Amino acid sequence: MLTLTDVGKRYPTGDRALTDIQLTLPKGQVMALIGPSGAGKSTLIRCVNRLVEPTQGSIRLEDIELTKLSGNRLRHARRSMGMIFQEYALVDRLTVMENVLSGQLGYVGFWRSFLRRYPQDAVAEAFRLLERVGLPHAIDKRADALSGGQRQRVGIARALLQSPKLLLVDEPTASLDPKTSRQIMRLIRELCAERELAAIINIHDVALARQFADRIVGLRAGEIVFDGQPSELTSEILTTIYGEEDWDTTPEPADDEETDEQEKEREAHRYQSGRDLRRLASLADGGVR
Ligand SMILES: Nc1ncnc2c1ncn2[C@@H]1O[C@H](COP(=O)(O)OP(=O)(O)OP(=O)(O)O)[C@@H](O)[C@H]1O
Repeated sequence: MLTLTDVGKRYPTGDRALTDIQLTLPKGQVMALIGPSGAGKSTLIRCVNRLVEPTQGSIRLEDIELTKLSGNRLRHARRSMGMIFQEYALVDRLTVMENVLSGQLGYVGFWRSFLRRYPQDAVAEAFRLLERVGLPHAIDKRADALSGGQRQRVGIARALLQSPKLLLVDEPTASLDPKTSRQIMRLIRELCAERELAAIINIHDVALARQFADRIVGLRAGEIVFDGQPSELTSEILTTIYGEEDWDTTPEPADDEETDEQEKEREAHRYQSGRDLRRLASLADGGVR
């Protein structure tokens, strides 16, 4: 569903960030993009949604050639690509719900978004998504009152609100502790499976990539030097991607299965969501507050 052919990027500074990238991503596949700092991971993700202009090659999303689009057609195509950011990119002074609804930007138009008037079905879907990402109890909280993991859950719900076909995920766990990182990766993986969403996840943590991706692509100096299954990522290949290191002493990640207590807590949150939903029912009238 996403095909990159001969994609290259040279920045105006002369830095060659990508060379001859060939990549085909089928529907529903979760692909981790790994590689050392400066390898071109962010550039690749940003070329796909045209935040960065590729200087060479073709990028097709289904039957649309993305590199040729501009104006309204580009805006329209971008709606089918949800972006999840490292630093969450939430508006701190807005509530969780308002932040999620801002995922409708590009659908409802600037002034309606500015005045915080969203269609009723978008509000209803935002409620559903916040429930799904485990935040029904936090709908009316300000974004700056949330933990890092919760902020990332809001970012995920916001990306999903635009019903994307593809998720572009840039270092989703960079600011999170190891356990929360795994929970966030698990959530992204589950959501991709539920919605048959393809995802490209730029990630530094190789253990997380191995555990949660269907496929791993290794970039080095702007070129793909590995493309295979997590089980094929040997120490030799890691050395090809990152350079010499004693990979075999990398510790196994700790088990973080949910305890009964955590499960009960989640149940309680879910129950409480009914109250939150009623309190916030006025949202459905078209005004967020
Ligand atoms: N805006 C820019 N202008 C000029 N050069 C850039 C720009 N952005 C990135 N580069 C260069 O392009 C190359 C790839 O950078 P990129 O940020 O894509 O790598 P990365 O793999 O995402 O790195 P990191 O893991 O540190 O985020 C680097 O040499 C970088 O210096």
